[in-house]
Amino acid sequence: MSKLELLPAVDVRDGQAVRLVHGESGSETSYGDPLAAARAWQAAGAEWLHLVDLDAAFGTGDNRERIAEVVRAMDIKVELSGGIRDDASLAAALATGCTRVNLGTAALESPEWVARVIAEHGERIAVGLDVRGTTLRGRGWTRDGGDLYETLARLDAEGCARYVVTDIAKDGTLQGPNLDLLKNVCARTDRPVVASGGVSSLDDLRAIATLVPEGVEGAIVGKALYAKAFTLEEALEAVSV
Ligand SMILES: O=C(O)c1ccccc1NCC(=O)[C@H](O)[C@H](O)COP(=O)(O)O
Repeated sequence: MSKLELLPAVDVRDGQAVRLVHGESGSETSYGDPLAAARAWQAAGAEWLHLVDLDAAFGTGDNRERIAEVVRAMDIKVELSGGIRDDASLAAALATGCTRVNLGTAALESPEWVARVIAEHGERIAVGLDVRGTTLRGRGWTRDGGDLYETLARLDAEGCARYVVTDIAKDGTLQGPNLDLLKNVCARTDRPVVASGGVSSLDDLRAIATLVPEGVEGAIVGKALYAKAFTLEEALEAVSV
């Protein structure tokens, strides 16, 4: 059985590393320089970084230069998310040298474009399935975007390589992950799933790790690390079996 991958998160708003609650604009707590945060996770042993341009996701500008600087400084794999919705933003994201990008809104609003870029870029494209209940949310999680399972079936048929699944009700709340949601998604697809939102403890990570045989490949951890609920070293140790 392979081990659960951990992806510490660096979400960037107005040039700063921040955490949001439920992904809501205006709920930011600032944690300073994103490059310093990314370097700290890399030094602690991370093999992946989950890097989000929140301004691009919300349509309030972008942090492209800052994001590219962070990716350049990393020796580890980077998953890049936020506002990647057309050829220009996709080209800019891929040109940073990130390992893969995570598409959200585009998968809901531009299905033909997404099918094309999945065919062109394969493993470098993941799709973020950000849900409230089983309703997908786009545009920085502010607008409804259709049914989770219908969209999953469509993306599977188009050859999507993996999904990043977020329960928005849990995100940034330290209330624990939505394990039922993860199990239900894994039951409907044979593609790997990255769990996101709500991790609060090492036990949460161990619980997600029990779903590796069902198809959960990784877990994104944000708030818990910034709130010092545990260290990244402890988290990596907890899922190392
Ligand atoms: O990823 C996005 O595109 C995004 C858009 C709008 C709001 C939030 C967004 N991402 C947030 C994250 O990916 C979090 O870093 C991640 O879910 C970690 O959550 P938590 O461990 O609960 O802090």
